[in-house]
Amino acid sequence: MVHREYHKLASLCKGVRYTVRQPVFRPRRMCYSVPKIEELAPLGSVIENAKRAAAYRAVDENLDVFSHKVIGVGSGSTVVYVAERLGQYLKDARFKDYVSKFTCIATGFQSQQLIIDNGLNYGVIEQNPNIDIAFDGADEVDHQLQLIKGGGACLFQEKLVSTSAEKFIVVADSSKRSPKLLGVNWRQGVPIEVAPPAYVKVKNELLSQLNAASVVLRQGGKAKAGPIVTDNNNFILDADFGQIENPKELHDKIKAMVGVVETGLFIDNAAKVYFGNSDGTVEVMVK
Ligand SMILES: O=C[C@H](O)[C@H](O)[C@H](O)COP(=O)(O)O
Repeated sequence: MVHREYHKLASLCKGVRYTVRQPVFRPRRMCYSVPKIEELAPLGSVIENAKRAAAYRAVDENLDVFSHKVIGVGSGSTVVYVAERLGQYLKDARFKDYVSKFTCIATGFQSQQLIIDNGLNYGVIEQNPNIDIAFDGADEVDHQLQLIKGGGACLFQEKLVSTSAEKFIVVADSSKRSPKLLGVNWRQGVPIEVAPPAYVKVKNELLSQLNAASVVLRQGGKAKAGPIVTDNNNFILDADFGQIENPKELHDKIKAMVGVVETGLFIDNAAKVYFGNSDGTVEVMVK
């Protein structure tokens, strides 16, 4: 009987000793569930839709909530959605007990904040050297899943985390996919992290020994006068080698220079790349 009918019945029965009880309406308790990708409201921009689709799919298809314990969370604008998705799993009662015991390893200050802001446990790699799975973005991906990373100056810790992970999953929008080689879409050059006193020596060697077309000490622009200083207190050189036929060989030669901390060439590291398209579809590249 609906509410209105109880009132009607009560007034008809005035003077008669009937007791009409008001029904108790209890709102149904809504449990939080990880939102389904196909039911998400679109974001304000197509590129953000693409990044979110790639990141959410990558987490859903690769994270084993019940057995993974140590999770690497990378840097950049795409991995923001990885941390967001992990935070959604944390809120879901079906997964909470497991996700609340995850230890998340950062690749720099930004990623540390992402972990904390999404309510996840932050841990350090020194105490968790074996990472079950790591997620990160990329600046360019070639046809063999070799990567250029470091556009956001986080490459050293990213490489530390990704090479410490049993499985490394890359998330990106489809503009990061090279038709074949590295250096086609990403024209800024290979990011190279160097110890500050060595930057001139390394720059000269990149030009003279490896025939870089240009080598630029990355500047802070409006945000900082002078060069960018990484989370490890180093500088970044961006070295333009044009299209890179053999990224492994190039990486090895750069890495051998005294003063180089790490290169942004990630070789034989990624297991899968999730490319988000502007229509929200996702393509997966597997080695
Ligand atoms: O140093 C930055 C990292 O390598 C990023 O993962 C990379 O630049 C991709 O960033 P985004 O997801 O913002 O394109």
